[in-house]
Amino acid sequence: MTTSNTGNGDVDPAVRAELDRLRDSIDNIDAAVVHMLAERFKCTQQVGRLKAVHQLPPADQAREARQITRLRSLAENAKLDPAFAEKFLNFIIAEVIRHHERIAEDTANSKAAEPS
Ligand SMILES: O=C(O)C(=O)C[C@]1(C(=O)O)C=C[C@@H](O)C=C1
Repeated sequence: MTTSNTGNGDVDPAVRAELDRLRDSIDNIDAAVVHMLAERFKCTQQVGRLKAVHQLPPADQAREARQITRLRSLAENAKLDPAFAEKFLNFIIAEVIRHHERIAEDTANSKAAEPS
């Protein structure tokens, strides 16, 4: 079996260069994901406040079903596992719903504390 590992802890310089190049791209992609998620959460915080003020429920399952259908299809076209895409969206939405619930609670508490 051929190996690029010299056995003394050194890695073939060509392999090291390729690994570093790929890791640079991974770091850029991870940074983009973080920035995109931050923007998404800025939007959902506004949705949370709008829902709280107008007493709308934190979760909207019909909307979620549409998002999942759309994301699964985008994932398939992009050759990404659609089950993973669905799990990832559900993970994010669960966090958003927790934020919405907190905003609704805070809004209700500050209304209750208003002088009549
Ligand atoms: O669109 C909404 O109503 C939202 O509150 C946003 C969002 C989302 O994160 O995409 C979160 C919760 C809802 O169940 C559906 C979607």
